[in-house]
Amino acid sequence: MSTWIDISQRLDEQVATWPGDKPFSYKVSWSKEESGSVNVGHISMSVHTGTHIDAPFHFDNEGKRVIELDLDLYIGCSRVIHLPNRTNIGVTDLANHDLQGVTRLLIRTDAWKDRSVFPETIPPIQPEIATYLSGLGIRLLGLDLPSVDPLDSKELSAHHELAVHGIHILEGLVLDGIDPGNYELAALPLPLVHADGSPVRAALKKIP
Ligand SMILES: N[C@@H](CC(=O)c1ccccc1NC=O)C(=O)O
Ligand SMILES: [Zn+2]
Ligand SMILES: [Zn+2]
Repeated sequence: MSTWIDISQRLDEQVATWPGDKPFSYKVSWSKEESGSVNVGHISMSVHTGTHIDAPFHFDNEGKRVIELDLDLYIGCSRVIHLPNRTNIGVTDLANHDLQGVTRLLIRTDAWKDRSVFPETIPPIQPEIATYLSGLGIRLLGLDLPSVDPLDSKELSAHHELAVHGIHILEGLVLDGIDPGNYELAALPLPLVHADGSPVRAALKKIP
């Protein structure tokens, strides 16, 4: 039995996308009957669909593209904390947790209830937490939400402030039922050379 827990959203035509963004599609372009040997499929999707990482180029024209991102960000020890029923997430919410030695922090908010529908509102991350988290040595922030900023934000203050402090973003995790604690995380982006984000297969393994 696998000890790895899948914390990714499944990718099919039902996956929720940002309003107005490209829908997910998988199609067999060449069937076994046509080719005589194999089914060959192709996918089309926004890179901000489901469980994905943001590259800084998403919100900064001079920012790094996916291929330039350090793989160490996305593999290794992580801490899951549970912050349900919040209207936003600020330093006071984190101050109750001992985050010494944590480099990858995953926040379970439980705020995105029906993942087949894009949420109307989410509890945004307050940009001030970037200074606090970088002071602790945190380099990756993951959430069970489609964004770290309010969904209608054009400034994307939390995205920018996290980037300024060297903190990378992992969005759209499925953390339902994941107990707070320490886990090994694997959530590697694809080797997309020009992209501003990438879907990931994210998984956790409990550290005893
Ligand atoms: N910044 C968002 C994504 C985002 O803003 C977005 C994604 C797809 C289509 C439109 C978007 N924003 C439009 O204002 C994110 O958290 O990754
Ligand atoms: Zn994104
Ligand atoms: Zn984002």
